[in-house]
Amino acid sequence: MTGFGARLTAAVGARGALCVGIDPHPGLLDAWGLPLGVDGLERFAMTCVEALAGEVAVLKPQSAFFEAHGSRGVAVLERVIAESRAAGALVLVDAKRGDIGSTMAAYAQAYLADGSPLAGDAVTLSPYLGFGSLEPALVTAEATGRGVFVLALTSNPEGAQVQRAEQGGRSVAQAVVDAAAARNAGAEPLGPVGLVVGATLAETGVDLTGLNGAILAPGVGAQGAGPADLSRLFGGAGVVLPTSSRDVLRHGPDTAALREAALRLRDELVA
Ligand SMILES: O=C(O)c1cc(=O)[nH]c(=O)n1[C@@H]1O[C@H](COP(=O)(O)O)[C@@H](O)[C@H]1O
Repeated sequence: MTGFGARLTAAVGARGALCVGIDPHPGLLDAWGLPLGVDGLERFAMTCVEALAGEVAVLKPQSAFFEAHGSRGVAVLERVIAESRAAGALVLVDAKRGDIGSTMAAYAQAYLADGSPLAGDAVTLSPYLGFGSLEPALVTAEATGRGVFVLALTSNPEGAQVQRAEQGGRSVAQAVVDAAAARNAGAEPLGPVGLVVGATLAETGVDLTGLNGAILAPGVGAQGAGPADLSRLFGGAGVVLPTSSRDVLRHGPDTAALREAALRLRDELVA
């Protein structure tokens, strides 16, 4: 079985370092001329899959926008996961789960176990019930060749209140980085535990050099971050995966325009 670190490295090598978020905001459905119900959601999401899944390394459906439509919305998310993977993209399900260990085992089953319809290639996790509470997800990811992206420093300004707090001279974010690094130690070419570090930050204030895992960098485009921020924050760091949602999605519903917007962004970021 090929681990997530190797699969992500291969995907980025073949398709370039870009993740596009599938965030079906009601405002975007409206701008695309779609009805605001589950039919509009499905047409929006499947247009994204058709335009992007054959081209970009990683697609990141934002679970909240699917859950907002109840079980029929979740069924659309399942279809997005299956069809994106079939077209060759890795799927990072953005669900930001985190709970006590015994409940975390059920989330691990949902998002990381073979055969689950909600399992893509990776899932976003919140470590704020303690990094150790994520253990069932880490074990399942390792066993199934999947990955996790753990929130370290989020792109929103409110995150600093918790993430920059210090404990024994070390920030909470640095403790998350260190726990992820310990988990990834020795893995080749990269371990399965990635981190989320916002591209919008003035500075990271953490040492990422020993991570040996991927960094997902949200905030590109709609939240104001651009290529210069990525090199400023992460220059020299290993595999950095910038992610953008609204700034790409606003180019739909035309599939060619949507695809071109994603590829243009990818090329700008590489340059
Ligand atoms: O985990 C994430 O993807 C994430 C972490 C973070 O710190 N900030 C952040 O914006 N995100 C997600 O990334 C997407 C950003 O969307 P845009 O601002 O439209 O590019 C949303 O789905 C957010 O939930």
